[in-house]
Formats: sequence, structure tokens, C-alpha cells
Amino acid sequence: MGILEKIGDIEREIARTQKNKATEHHLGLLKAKLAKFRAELLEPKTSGGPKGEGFDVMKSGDARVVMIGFPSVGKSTLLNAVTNTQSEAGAYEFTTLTCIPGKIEYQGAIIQLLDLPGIIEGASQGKGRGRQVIAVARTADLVLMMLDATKSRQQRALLEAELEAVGLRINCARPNIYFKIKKGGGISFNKTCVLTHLNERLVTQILQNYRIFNAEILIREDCTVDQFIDVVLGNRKYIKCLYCYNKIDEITIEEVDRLARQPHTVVVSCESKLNLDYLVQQIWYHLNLLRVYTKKRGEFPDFDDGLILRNGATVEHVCHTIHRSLAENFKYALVWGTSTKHSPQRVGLGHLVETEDVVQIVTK
Ligand SMILES: Nc1nc2c(ncn2[C@@H]2O[C@H](COP(=O)(O)OP(=O)(O)OP(=O)(O)O)[C@@H](O)[C@H]2O)c(=O)[nH]1
Ligand SMILES: [K+]
Ligand SMILES: [Mg+2]
Repeated sequence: MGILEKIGDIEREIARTQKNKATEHHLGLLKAKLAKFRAELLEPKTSGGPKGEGFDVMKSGDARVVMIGFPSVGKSTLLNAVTNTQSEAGAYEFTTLTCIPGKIEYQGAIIQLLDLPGIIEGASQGKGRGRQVIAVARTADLVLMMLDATKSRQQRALLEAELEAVGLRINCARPNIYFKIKKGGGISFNKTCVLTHLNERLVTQILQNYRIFNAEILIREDCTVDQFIDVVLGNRKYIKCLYCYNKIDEITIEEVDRLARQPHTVVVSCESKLNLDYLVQQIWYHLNLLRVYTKKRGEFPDFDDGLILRNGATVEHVCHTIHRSLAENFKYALVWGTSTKHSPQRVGLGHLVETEDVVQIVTK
């Protein structure tokens, strides 16, 4: 039996099993099996098969945004509208066949925007060029899910399911579970809160499924079976997603209003160039980038040339961005801005910077 059939079998069994307390355990084990087969499906083929030509585009700029969507939702039209790259757009499906990079410059940051072929249902199982497309999505700092506002609401759930199936977890945090495989000692199970989905027996059996007999587990939040499996498999990618409904020129104002009120959602018309500025602003906002300025002793800060950093960046990151060896010769830094109690404040390498901070590095 092929792996896809095995997956199908388990999915059918899960579907026909009633969800209640009595079957919870059985369902948990089925889910563990399912996740294992899905993981096998994702394993890269060992023989170096032909690479998707045009799909492995170099990362460039400060962040990467990847457009994912069904065919003809207007991905290429968007690329053409907000970057200076031209990607062919057309009224027929699968106009775009490769990965086409564009560049957005905003707030001093350079954001790489990737246009990709449309994906279809079943993409995660290898239909169309889905696997390749989704592999690119894994490299993104932000997924821009392109949706057609004139089409059924179901498209969003379908796309989400495709991304889920390849281990992408969108707009959620990594489960708060400590998990470490050990050489011996059996399963050590601990929790810091009440668990309503998991217990020691179920956890042990799920781990047996993966042939893990020695491990340390500390569960710090009320996780589901799926969340626990995610942590065991370990190859999950937790990624932000911004939903973009295109073609609002074709729907009623009431519909537009309804769509726009959903979380992490922007409504646009790429063809009529409606709301595109707001979209770029929201892309920037969702990327969580921050900009700091540097200053030399006795000089004014250079406000024309900020450094773009990721959220959570420290003074050490600032050093690395300026020069590779700067952190080694670091003595202290002076920081002006919202990250400090008073300005300037003398701080160490571990100090978290905030956007619009001014940083002066003092070396030994
Ligand atoms: N009414 C309307 N049509 C649009 C809008 N944006 C794009 N289109 C049309 O939608 C069709 C598909 O646009 P594309 O940009 O090729 O879509 P795509 O998602 O890149 O499609 P594939 O590359 O085939 O997956 C074209 O006929 C566009 O003219 C819009 O805002 N409003
Ligand atoms: K198209
Ligand atoms: Mg296209």
C-alpha cells in the first residue's frame, strides 16, 4: 500500500470515529500515525531529482514575503503594482510557472516579495507544483495569502489546510512544551498546569509510535494532541500570515466591510490600485521589523541611513549588522530611545533595542 493510501485510510478512520471521551485516546494515536506518514511524505527525495527550475531564488533584502494562492487570484498583478518587477498576468490559470522576485522599499527596509504559481487543492500531496511552491513558503518571514474576494469563503480554509499539511503553522506560537530525547531513563513526564487533552499514558504511547522510549517532557500549557505531535516531530515552522482579499472592485461595499474586519486581513484591488499603500504598511507591520539609527561619538545620528533589524534584536545584533568584529571589541553602548529608562542609557550587548532607538557603540 502506498503512503498516500495509508494516509487516506487513517483520515477516513478519523472522520468516521465519533469524538468523545471514550475515543479520545484512540483518536490521539491515529493522529500520531497520520503525522508520521505525512512527515515521510515531506522527506526530501534522496536521489537528487530535478530541481524546480526558477524556484530557488536567492534571499535578498531585509525580509521575505511569499505570495500563496489559488490560480488567477491576482498574485502577479499585485507584484506588478507594488514592485518594479513585471510578472506576466493573464485571465487564464497557471499564467505564472516559476518563482519571480520583486522588491518593495518601505521605511528604509527592502522587502523581497515572491510571486509563485497558483496552487491547487492537494498541493501538499504533490499535485501540480504544489510541493515546490509550499517549500518556498517555508522560507518566508511572512506568508501573504492571496484570496479572490469574489470566490467562496472556503478557499481560505482549503489553503490553510494545505499549509498545515506540510508543517506550516500560521499565526500561532510554538506550543510551550519542553521536549528532549534522552539516551536512557525512560519517559519522564511533568506538567505545570491542568491538561484536558493529554495525559502521561497517551504521551507515552504517542512517543512509542515514533520509537521514542527515553525522553524528558515538561508541558507548560494545556496543549492538544496535535500541538504535542508538532513538538515531537520538531520540523514545524511557525510563521505569520497576512490575508489579502483581492478584486474588491467586483463585490458590494457591505461584503468589503465584512472581509476587512477579519483579523490579519487587508482588502485590495490590484487592478484598480485600491488600498495598496495600506497593504504595504500592513506587510511591514506584520514583519515586525524595527529600525535603529547609529551615531558616532560627538556627531549627530545618521537619520538617513537606519539599520533594519528583526523584532527581538539586541545591541549585539546591531553590532553584527554594522561590522562582523564589532561585538568582540565591544565595551558598552549608549542608547537613546524608548527601550531605555533614561537617555542615554549605558547598556550591554544583551539590551533589547526598540524601533527608532539611537545607538552609539563604544569599543575597547
Ligand atoms: N476585477 C479584478 N480583476 C483582477 C484584479 N487583479 C487581477 N485581476 C485579474 O485576474 C486575472 C488573474 O490575474 P493574475 O495576476 O494573472 O493572477 P495570478 O494569481 O498571478 O494567476 P496565476 O499566475 O495563473 O496563478 C487577470 O485577468 C487580472 O486582470 C482586481 O483587482 N480586480
Ligand atoms: K492568471
Ligand atoms: Mg501569476
